[in-house]
Amino acid sequence: MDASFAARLPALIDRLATDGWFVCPDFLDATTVAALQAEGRQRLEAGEFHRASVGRATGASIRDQIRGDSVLWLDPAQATSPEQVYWQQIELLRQTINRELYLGVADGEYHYAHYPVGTFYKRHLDRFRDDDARVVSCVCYLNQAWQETEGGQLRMQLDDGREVDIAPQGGNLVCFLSDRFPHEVLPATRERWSITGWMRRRTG
Ligand SMILES: O=C(O)CCC(=O)C(=O)O
Ligand SMILES: [Fe+2]
Repeated sequence: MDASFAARLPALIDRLATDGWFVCPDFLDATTVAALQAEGRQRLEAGEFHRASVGRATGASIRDQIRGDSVLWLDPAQATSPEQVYWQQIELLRQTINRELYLGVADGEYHYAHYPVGTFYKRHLDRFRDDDARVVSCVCYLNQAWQETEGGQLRMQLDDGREVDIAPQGGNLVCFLSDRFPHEVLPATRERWSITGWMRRRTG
């Protein structure tokens, strides 16, 4: 376990309880970030990713106008060593959220996401109309030395209508309540990597 992350947990939990979202710098160390991006790239090149979908009856051209990323779900049973670091950190966070905020987040599902240059994800909410299991959205970026001018921000709309732009800086984690904040991914001049996922409650 990363002791410095454990020490920062209470403040992050406070932010989530008060504001409904937080940004955690250095959720992953630079070595793990580089290893995870390399892992993602290798598996993208091996054809293991698939284009992310946007709904059941939607065709490919409509999908492209909504989102341009490709994804690959993480399998905890097959985790490589950098993936194990990610799982340890995100599980510690999930268990702490569960214990402190009683959100009932019983498990989590996470995928690599790759946005080619120029692609985006239009404004949306992460909770599906027909599936309310997603409680906390978690996005961890895998891009070294991201520059402001490269675009690719996560733009979140807050409760008061204000917008915040968050750069997809390697190692940083953004968490927010899935049903509360409309958000979008702006196009970038550079490919954009992340591990994105959801802490979920049991349903049905
Ligand atoms: O990559 C991001 O910053 C956000 C991704 C997102 O909104 C999603 O996958 O639902
Ligand atoms: Fe989203």
